[in-house]
Amino acid sequence: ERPLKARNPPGPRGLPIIGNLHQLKQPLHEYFWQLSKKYGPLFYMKLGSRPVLVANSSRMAQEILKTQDLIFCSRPKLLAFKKLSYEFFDIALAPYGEYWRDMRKVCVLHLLSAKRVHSFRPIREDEVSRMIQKISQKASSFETVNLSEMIVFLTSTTICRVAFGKRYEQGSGESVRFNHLIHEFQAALSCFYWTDYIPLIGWVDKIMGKIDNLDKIFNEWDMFYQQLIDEHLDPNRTKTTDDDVIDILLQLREEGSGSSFRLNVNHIKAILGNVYFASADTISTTMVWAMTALIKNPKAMKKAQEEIRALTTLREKQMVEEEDIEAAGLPYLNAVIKEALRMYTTLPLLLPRETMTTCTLDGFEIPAKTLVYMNVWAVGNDPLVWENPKDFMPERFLDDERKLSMDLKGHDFELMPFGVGRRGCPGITMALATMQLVLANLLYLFDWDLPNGMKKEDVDTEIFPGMTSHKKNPLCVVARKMY
Ligand code: HEM
Repeated sequence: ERPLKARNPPGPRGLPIIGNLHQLKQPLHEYFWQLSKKYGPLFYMKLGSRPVLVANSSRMAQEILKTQDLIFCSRPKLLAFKKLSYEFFDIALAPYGEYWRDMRKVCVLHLLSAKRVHSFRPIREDEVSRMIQKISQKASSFETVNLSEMIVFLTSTTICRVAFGKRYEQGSGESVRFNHLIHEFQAALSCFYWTDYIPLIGWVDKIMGKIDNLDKIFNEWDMFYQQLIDEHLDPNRTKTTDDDVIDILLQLREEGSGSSFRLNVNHIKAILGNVYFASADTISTTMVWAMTALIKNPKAMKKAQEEIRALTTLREKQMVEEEDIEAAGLPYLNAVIKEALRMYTTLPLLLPRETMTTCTLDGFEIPAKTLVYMNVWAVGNDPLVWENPKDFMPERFLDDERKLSMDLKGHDFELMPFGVGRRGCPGITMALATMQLVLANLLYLFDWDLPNGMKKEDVDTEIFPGMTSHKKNPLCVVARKMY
């Protein structure tokens, strides 16, 4: 028997065949938030023939990510996702099932554990120290620093060393090739494919050359990964650091890890893709937003700097090390990171989810295989949840008893930048270790000014459209060295 309200949730009226496709506006999370003011926290639309549910409130987040997590824990099988993940051999894009469960367990245990993250500490510190040198040089000649570029380079290089055991020198042939590959991968992932929404006219993708392009990018990446794996298998290879991710995965392949599958080269390649793409982009984007917010809010900048500069362990040191951060805790810096993630939310709609079966949510019937966007940005900016949500106030996490205990794992369903539940981000430890170290050093060693009489109000917060909320224009600042 159907429950009383068992029907689709409300939503904007669409057209035959294309549904609401023509109405979408970027940035998507802001557009969805506007729609939710008209249709309520849960609304429904059709993108072509694909049913789509958008949730915009803390209460709906709790239902989707906790109470009914087992129903909302799959991922849509989108064309580019499938191709670039080696037909879902990865973790992030694989549909829910035994393979995903086992693979996630293996990676959490062997690649992303606190112990493993700690083992990569020398790489992080070395890269930060190189970045400090570059900024210091610019500071001594009063040159403007493109901080976005610095941060993106540092993050990418750190992850390459952790994952592939490789350091691509800036401007080298290898680095140019690698950046080109990344750019192509990201463009292919965010490209629109008719196959995903109106399968009947999927042939248009073929005619437009999109399928060939996807194949080309896949093959280039496959060759890139294969070359790295071959290098790691070479018995004459001289190892300079601890095991990198490829070493660890090759060892697991030898040992025959995983209960529902035997790790092979394609699994390894799919996981490498996840490690790079799930981390480099998200970590750098979050740090750029945190620095942007601090530069626009000098009082918060001053407080964050004072907290770090008061550390007695730093006397005689050239830079902040991870042990200093561990010892001090740095509550204000952590509040800055939380506040940046609340306001700018790197993945505002998480990664798309898909329902496993038909279910009832808030009295509405939701069909199986509905694509679900959980708008965590909307929750983080909801005036019913957060006082003055448009103000950057790290203090909100320190003054309020309840918010003080709020971590980034989303237990309260008010701050969920890493998602929650089964599909929640398994890389939080790695992300926080990197962000704390980099930001602590930028704040400890330098004061930051705006170039050419620019005012703090002139620093824009425009977003570049895509799954990740990148800052559209680079953050350009002038550094003054303090020590
Ligand atoms: C600031 C940095 C990061 C942010 C904001 C972030 C955020 C997220 C979010 C929102 C999701 C989707 C969660 C969901 O659907 O509920 C996710 C998934 C994931 N993240 Fe992260 N992440 C970050 C860094 C990392 C790092 C460093 C790694 C390490 C490799 C990582 C690996 C993954 C993986 C593998 C998934 C897929 C999980 C699954 O589908 O089971 N992330 N992340």
